Amino acid sequence: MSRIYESDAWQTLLQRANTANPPHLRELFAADPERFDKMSLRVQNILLDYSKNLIDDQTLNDLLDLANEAKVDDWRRRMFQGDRINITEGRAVLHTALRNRTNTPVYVDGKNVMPAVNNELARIKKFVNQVRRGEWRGYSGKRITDVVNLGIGGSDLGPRMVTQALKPYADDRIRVHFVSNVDGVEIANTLRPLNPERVLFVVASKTFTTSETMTNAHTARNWLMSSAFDERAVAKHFIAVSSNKEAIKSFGISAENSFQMWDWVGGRFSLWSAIGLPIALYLALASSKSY
Ligand SMILES: O=P(O)(O)OC[C@H]1O[C@H](O)[C@H](O)[C@@H](O)[C@@H]1O
Repeated sequence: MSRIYESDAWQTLLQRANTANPPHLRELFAADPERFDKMSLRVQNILLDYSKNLIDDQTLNDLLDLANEAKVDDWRRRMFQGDRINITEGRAVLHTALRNRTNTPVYVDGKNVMPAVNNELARIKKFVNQVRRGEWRGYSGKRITDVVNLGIGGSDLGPRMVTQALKPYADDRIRVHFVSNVDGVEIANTLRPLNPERVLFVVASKTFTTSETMTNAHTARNWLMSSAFDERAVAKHFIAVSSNKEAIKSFGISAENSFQMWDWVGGRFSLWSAIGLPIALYLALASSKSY
């Protein structure tokens, strides 16, 4: 089998989807009082309820056949062992290492990555605590009250979504803003009400070359300079989340103010990595076990 849609299991599902006259969900529930129990899973506080999909036992079996034909088990095993299963980028897909709080070793090219992951999480925690406790101060000695994340795509959407969703759990100590649009109106409107002495910019870019993000980062830097008049202020107001150490340095951000994005995670969507820093700053999770 070369393509999944050429497999027998796919064709079986397709036929059922095309020919079956789908029943109403009410009928499916009436026909099987156990439906919810059978088609839901609960893990701690997370409930996965798939009973409200238009599927019956037969469709579920067909879907499992499809998973078998696609060798999902094997791919999952290869994912956990750090194989380069992201074939377009030639990378491992180890978001699981970032969520691994058990410390079981996770290997990439024969090297256990957990010590590096834990070290970076400890740096993030320390940094977040410093900012939230007011130990980290702006160039004029004032506390940070606003965090502005400058990033786009995967370096923006995850933390933006989580901070929005968990807003009720945030306190007022730190506000968080997200700027991704290259149209200067967005950054201008975001910065207008803010006090440069109290703003921390998080420049989030795996490559540190993305035009939108770098344009906004330079705008932010100029905005800070028009108030601070001293290049040393950059160190107090800019941190980087990236894997491009050279570019971070040329922008003027020191290594100690940079947090690592990993080469063995394709894309940026792992909120458990440094990309989730604005979440930790906003929600104060860094000091709790849930981080
Ligand atoms: O993190 P960066 O290197 O700045 O990339 C940010 C984004 O750039 C582009 O929009 C890509 O299509 C996205 O996949 C990526 O997430």
